[in-house]
Amino acid sequence: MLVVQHVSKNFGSFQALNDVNLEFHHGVYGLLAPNGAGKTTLIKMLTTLLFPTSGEILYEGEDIIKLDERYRDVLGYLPQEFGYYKQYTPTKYLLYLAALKGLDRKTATARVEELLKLVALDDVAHKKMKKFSGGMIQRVGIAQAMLNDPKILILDEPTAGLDPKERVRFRNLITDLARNRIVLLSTHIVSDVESIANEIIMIKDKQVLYKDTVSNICQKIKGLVYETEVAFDEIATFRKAYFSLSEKQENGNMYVRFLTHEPAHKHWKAVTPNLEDVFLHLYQDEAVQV
Ligand SMILES: Nc1ncnc2c1ncn2[C@@H]1O[C@H](COP(=O)(O)OP(=O)(O)OP(=O)(O)O)[C@@H](O)[C@H]1O
Repeated sequence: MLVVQHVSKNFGSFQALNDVNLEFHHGVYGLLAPNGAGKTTLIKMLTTLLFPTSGEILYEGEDIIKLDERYRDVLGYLPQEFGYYKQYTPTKYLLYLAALKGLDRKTATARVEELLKLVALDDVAHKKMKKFSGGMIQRVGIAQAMLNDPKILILDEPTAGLDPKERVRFRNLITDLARNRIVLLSTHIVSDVESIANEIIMIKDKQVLYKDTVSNICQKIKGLVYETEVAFDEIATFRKAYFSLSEKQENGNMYVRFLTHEPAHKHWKAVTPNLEDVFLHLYQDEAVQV
């Protein structure tokens, strides 16, 4: 079990995170917040690349900073941008990293072969990475993070730059990997984690606002989300009165999904809130990039 206890992080006089408390068991955790909310800062502390200004992070009851190498032995990490050599094949690259990690050649060769199969790159195992798509590179990134069969796998914005098909493949891979370990994946894209995360962690105002299942988080705005048809010339007024979540044009009219605390009007259709609704509502004052 990994526990974050009263962790705050300051950069000079700027506070990035304030009194963060979290517990991780097995499964997929989606760290979901807009850019700049502090996801990378939290991840860097969980990977010991940054130290908390106050508070501590414990793995199996021991401070991860004191565990040092013993903690890194159980940790796999894919940073937002990971360095690889375009001229290398994935096999050569992974064998090189395995050697750095101290794996003997025979074990490393077997492990690399196994991992390339797992991330479905076995057919290009001996092709140079310079021609790989973004999704293929990310899968190499996952394979490198999995070299030591980590108990904790941390992926920082792993789906950035992936096309929709690659995202689906990626989600399936993550679900496979999460069986016996903690997988923490940060993103600002709701659909990346909505279907695969056992729990979603949302950071707001430097603190953990929610850490719960998707359905429990969606309950928070139950009964507040509706859809209705609005005439074009009334849409500007409507937007001022209600918080518009999404809009689409059809047959010369606007269909609006929106959130309000007002009692329902008779031509409004109550709908089940989804995580995207919660996200938009929570971060409405912040620059949301989706
Ligand atoms: N080394 C640093 N010095 C000063 N401020 C920093 C430093 N690192 C991060 N910050 C600030 O801390 C806040 C959180 O940054 P962080 O990178 O953790 O956000 P994020 O949610 O991961 O966003 P992104 O996905 O864009 O990286 C931001 O306001 C950022 O400017």
